[in-house]
Amino acid sequence: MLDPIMSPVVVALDVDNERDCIALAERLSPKLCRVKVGKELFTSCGPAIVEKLQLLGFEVFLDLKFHDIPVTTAKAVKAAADLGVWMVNVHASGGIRMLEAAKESLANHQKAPLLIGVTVLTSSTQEELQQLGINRSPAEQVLSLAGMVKGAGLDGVVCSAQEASALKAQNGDDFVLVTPGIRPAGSDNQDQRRVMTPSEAMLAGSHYLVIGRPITKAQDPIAVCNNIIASLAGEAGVAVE
Ligand SMILES: O=c1ccn([C@@H]2O[C@H](COP(=O)(O)O)[C@@H](O)[C@H]2O)c(=O)[nH]1
Repeated sequence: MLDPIMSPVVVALDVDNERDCIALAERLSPKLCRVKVGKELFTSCGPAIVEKLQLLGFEVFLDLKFHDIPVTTAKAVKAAADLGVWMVNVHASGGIRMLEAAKESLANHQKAPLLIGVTVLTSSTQEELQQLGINRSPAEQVLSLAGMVKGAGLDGVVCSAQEASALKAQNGDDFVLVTPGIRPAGSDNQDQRRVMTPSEAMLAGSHYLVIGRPITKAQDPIAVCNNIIASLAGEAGVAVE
């Protein structure tokens, strides 16, 4: 119901130049995954990279995590929508007025992207939240921010898959859960802290799995991507295509 293509995989194209980005994208298939353009790629290549990926047939998640005063955030979200992206996000901690302004900016858009609120970064730990003056567990903070995101009318949240089942219980099946911090069994967590395997994440209720380095830094990125998708069919009952 959420998906014109069945695959939940969104590959994070975290590279710093068009050549590497397109070389990677040309080896992936828009039938098997979507792609994510984040701060590194967008800052290096600009909005043109979004169009180039769309011309290859990919739906694009523009992961710029807007966080600013309401009017600036709203205008940035509208500019992202005008690029024709499939999904765009803002930081939930920008507050309710910022979230409502972002939502309102898409009100008259013909084909509005999914608008998603970033809760607590998947690299963050309880200790780091405490250092920011937040005396809650990551899960408690995620649930609290998600309630605000839903109240402002956004489509869902970025969270860790570790919070997915609680979020699903809190917000229902249609509230979109986008989960980075995905690590196939045995792979390095790198700077991620709240992680799950692809199958665990799907079983916990994730809708979309954002996966970067385990695919993009692999010797054979396409084989890893295909193996992840095959593992979802085998272990989590998610059939792609
Ligand atoms: O909480 C968040 C929000 C966004 N990200 C982004 O997802 C990818 C993850 O890449 P990996 O290489 O698989 O770690 C990356 O682009 C982040 O900017 C996130 O990780 N956590």
